[in-house]
Amino acid sequence: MTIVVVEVARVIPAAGSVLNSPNSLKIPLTFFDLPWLRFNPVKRVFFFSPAESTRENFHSFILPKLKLSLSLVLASYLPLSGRITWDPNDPAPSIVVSPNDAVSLTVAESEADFSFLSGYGQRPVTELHTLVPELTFSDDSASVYSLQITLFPNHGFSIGFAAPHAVFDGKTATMFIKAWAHLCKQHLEDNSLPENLTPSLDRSWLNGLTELNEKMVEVVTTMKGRSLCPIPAKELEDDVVLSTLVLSRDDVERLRERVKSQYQKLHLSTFVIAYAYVWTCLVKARGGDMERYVTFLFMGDFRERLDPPLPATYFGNCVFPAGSYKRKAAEFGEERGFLTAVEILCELVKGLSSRKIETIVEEFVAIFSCKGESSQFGTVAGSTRLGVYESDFGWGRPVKSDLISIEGEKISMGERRDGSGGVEVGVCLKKSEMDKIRPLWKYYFQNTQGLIFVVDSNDRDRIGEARDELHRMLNEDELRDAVLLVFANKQDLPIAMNAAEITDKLGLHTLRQRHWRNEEKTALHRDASSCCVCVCWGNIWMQEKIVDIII
Ligand SMILES: CC(C)(COP(=O)(O)OP(=O)(O)OC[C@H]1O[C@@H](n2cnc3c(N)ncnc32)[C@H](O)[C@@H]1OP(=O)(O)O)[C@@H](O)C(=O)NCCC(=O)NCCSC(=O)CC(=O)O
Repeated sequence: MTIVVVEVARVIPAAGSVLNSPNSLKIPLTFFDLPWLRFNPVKRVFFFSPAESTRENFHSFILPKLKLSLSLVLASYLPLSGRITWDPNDPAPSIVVSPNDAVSLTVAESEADFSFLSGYGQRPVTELHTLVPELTFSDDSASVYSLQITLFPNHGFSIGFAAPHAVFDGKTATMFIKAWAHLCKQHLEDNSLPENLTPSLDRSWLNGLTELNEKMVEVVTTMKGRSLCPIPAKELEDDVVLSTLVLSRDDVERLRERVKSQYQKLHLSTFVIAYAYVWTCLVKARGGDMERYVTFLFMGDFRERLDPPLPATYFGNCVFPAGSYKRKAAEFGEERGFLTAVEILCELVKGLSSRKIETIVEEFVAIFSCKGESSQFGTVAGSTRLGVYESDFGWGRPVKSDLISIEGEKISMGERRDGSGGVEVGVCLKKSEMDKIRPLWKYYFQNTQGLIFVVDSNDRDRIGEARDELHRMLNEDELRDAVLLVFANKQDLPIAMNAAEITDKLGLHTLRQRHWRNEEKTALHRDASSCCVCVCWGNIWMQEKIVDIII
């Protein structure tokens, strides 16, 4: 993928912030933030598709507006323009903001396929990473936040950010993007942020918790010394792909019904159902020795769970881990594996509210110590309640958002874009492993998983090629369930090769067939002698989705 950096700008918080004084702002990291020093930066990308994304419109209108509103919003989110530093005289690192500190904003242009990268299919993760900037780290100083805006001429643009997880959790990260979008959309007429997007930087709740902070510093320094550099990540490999799997509200409901017949009393949230399902798919797909140890955990937002609670707008990390450590893979790989995972997760979610804050240190110690001993280590980034698709900068909601700092069994979760319930799950695996997930994911669909053949009625050889392709991609079960969509040509004439004939030629005579005769939907389709055939498999909702995407 060709990406050209056009500019690296420094965006300074607008006048009016406390830093118009010569003083620095210093915010110590708390025991909620400190354990994350070990982990790699959080990276997320949002894709937007304004009606007009020409170079000219982008550079003369969109980009200046984004920059100006960024400067304005940073005045309320000052820590993001600072650095994490660890002064030799300080027991713990702090975020320090000094006058003239700024957020680095890279502006780039890409020739990559916008609709592919912003889709749901298997996308090379190395390509997605080019849309997000790098952060600078040293032992005693680390950048807090970096942004990249990438134009895909005539298609749209993306906004990618990178930040050390020690700076904030998903709640604050999303709140910032929403606040920025809010100011940008206001046409910069009103610079004030609504209460729910104004961060609370108050750290007075920490009074009396110094000992807990010290313990967490000790755990972190024992592990990696007094360094702000994360433990180095594995090099990104070219064959690693990121896919977004979708469970619709109906899918979740079907899975819920399966559990309900066994356990009427469990609290079966979308999160529990989806995580249990994905987790069992991941364990089954890996296979191998089922006596091996596996671990899975998640983070609970603790703002409301603290006593007294913190404001919903609290800036920073306020997530508490809950996990099930060193289980046998067989527990999840067997027939009732899904039910077992649901049971465990329900208990963990229920138990979160009564967790004593002091136990956070031992929970992280358990996580760190069993990481090396677990053959699979499941975690969830993001959440089904962050509302990432609510960030409208004035050019419509994002067409897609992906957390790209996930890999292996670390998955991401988010609401579905269309707000229709259910969940989007990001999974990032080697392609060969991803292909093993596919048959396990009963409701698993991606736009790229549909096969699209443009069949010229005069060129029957294409039919043979299509058949071979289909047999390569689908296993027997999928072939049986597959649905053939035939797009009629523009005039909606009886197509030269009708659906039955194509089905027959493809050797897929058991397929169900659907015809699309909507003039609007077919108008883009080739000429009168061609028709477009899409074969896909799975639930009807996703077929509709595929059709929308193709057309
Ligand atoms: C622990 C949980 C995951 C458990 O979730 P559950 O959905 O099972 O349970 P629950 O009791 O919270 O919610 C029960 C039902 O009420 C709804 N509900 C409850 N509180 C809600 C709220 N404040 N906003 C929206 N919905 C809410 C839930 O959607 C669910 O409905 P329904 O049944 O319809 O689903 C969650 O409570 C939680 O804390 N989520 C936030 C996790 C988080 O912030 N992760 C980010 C980590 S940082 C990170 O990863 C980095 C990054 O993202 O950048």
